[in-house]
Amino acid sequence: MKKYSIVIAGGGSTFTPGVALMLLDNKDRFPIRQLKFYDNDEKRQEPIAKACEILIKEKAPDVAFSYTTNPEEAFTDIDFCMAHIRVGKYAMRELDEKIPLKYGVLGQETCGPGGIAYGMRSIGGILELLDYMEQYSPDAWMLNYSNPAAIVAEATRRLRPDSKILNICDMPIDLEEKMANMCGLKSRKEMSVRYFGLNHFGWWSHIYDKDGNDLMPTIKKHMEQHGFALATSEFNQHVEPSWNDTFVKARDVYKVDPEHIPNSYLKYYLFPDYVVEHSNPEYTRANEVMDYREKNVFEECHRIIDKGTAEGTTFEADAHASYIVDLATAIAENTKERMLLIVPNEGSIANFDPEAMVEIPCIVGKNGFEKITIGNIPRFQKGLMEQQVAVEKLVVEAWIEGSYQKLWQAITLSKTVPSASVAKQILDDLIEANKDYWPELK
Ligand SMILES: NC(=O)c1ccc[n+]([C@@H]2O[C@H](COP(=O)([O-])OP(=O)(O)OC[C@H]3O[C@@H](n4cnc5c(N)ncnc54)[C@H](O)[C@@H]3O)[C@@H](O)[C@H]2O)c1
Ligand SMILES: O=P(O)(O)OC[C@H]1O[C@H](O[C@H]2[C@H](O)[C@@H](O)[C@@H](O)O[C@@H]2CO)[C@H](O)[C@@H](O)[C@@H]1O
Ligand SMILES: [Mn+2]
Repeated sequence: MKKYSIVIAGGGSTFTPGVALMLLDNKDRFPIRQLKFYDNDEKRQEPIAKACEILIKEKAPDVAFSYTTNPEEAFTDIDFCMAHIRVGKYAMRELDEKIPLKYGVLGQETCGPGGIAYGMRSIGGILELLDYMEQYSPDAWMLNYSNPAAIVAEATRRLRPDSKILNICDMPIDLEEKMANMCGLKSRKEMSVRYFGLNHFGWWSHIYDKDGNDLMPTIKKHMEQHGFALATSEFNQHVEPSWNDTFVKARDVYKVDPEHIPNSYLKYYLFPDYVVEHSNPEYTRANEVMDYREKNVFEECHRIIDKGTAEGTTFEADAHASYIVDLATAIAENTKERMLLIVPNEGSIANFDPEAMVEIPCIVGKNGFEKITIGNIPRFQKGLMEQQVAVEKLVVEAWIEGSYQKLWQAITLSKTVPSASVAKQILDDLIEANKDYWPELK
């Protein structure tokens, strides 16, 4: 079996130890010879890298490990780039969330004006990674998790149409684990699903077990009573209050269309007033992440570094990581696994824009993906998706053209924003906050 060389871009990410662990735990199905971390912030990456160096030496001394901020070193001799960068880091996420809230509009990492602002920062960062990969390892694949995945995917479709990038999301994975649990199954891998939508904006239409039995009635009963709450995922990561609220609120989201199971992110589009009422403009999810996940990850890194051993580490391979390893294995070993990817529609959803980037099941193998045909989607979903895909396309056009007008239109069109005047106030604040990251808008 061939052994692979991988670079994790965004080495300083809070998710890096989980991905590294998952790679080590799965060496039998996805053999690795080399693992590198790359980040453009040396100080941020160093503790994560030093702790992982110790962990890798103990768990897999045969894997060559290194970390760098030099793109040539990072991207030379690699088969895969696993990308999870956050351009602007949590400091900018906090502003993405807090600026809209000043104007009574929800503040969220990937939805509404916050997601648009983040998209305007991410596009350049991802294109830069793709260009490094193309220059130093042109045959490599990029598995991209960096958000907002919908906008990043549209930008790469427009600007790097021939690049070997697969854009993916793990929210459906976590929710499928919960649905498997509702049905008394051990894992989502015992289910076969049909799903359609945009990233963070989709629905399950059919869910079967391995024998083709319909699981939707059981899942619907649970959703009607509890949403995604009271169903556990093997990956019990979401312990903070805001995630619990999202899983409970899915009950109301489900009731808007009881024929389908909604992605939990639809809460932000269908109940934005509720979200604003339940937000604290002084303490948003970014603060929660800094106080919990970021603090815990870096404390654990320093503990490992100080002790010189990773024995008894609290780091664990998580859902986020499992999907990325599944995807890499599908490409490396041509497994033809069925997975949800964010891909050009091109007729898969028959009554939807062929040039939209949609999230649908695909068969993944050595030569990339083949899409599963969805057919026609219902009017409710189609209407919502047309509005949202127009927002995403306007953001990318605004970035390409440096157009203030188009970005104003994008924010105005978002279902989370009440009027063009509110959109303009938010935009003007976001421009000021993002002056080090966005192209100049005219
Ligand atoms: N697609 C999904 O379902 C999914 C799930 C979880 C997280 N994510 C995404 O993963 C990313 C990381 O999340 P996090 O909370 O760990 O963030 P984080 O801030 O802890 O880590 C991001 C890292 O990216 C680095 N970085 C920023 N710009 C860079 C650039 N241009 N080149 C190289 N490195 C750069 C930062 O220095 C930082 O170390 C985010 O984009 C997040 O939205 C996606
Ligand atoms: O607010 P955050 O930073 O905790 O999470 C935002 C991300 O949420 C989703 O990813 C989850 C994933 O669903 C779960 O299984 C586990 O791996 O944690 C992830 C992060 O909490 C979403 O899909 C991402 O796009 C968001 O960035
Ligand atoms: Mn996601």
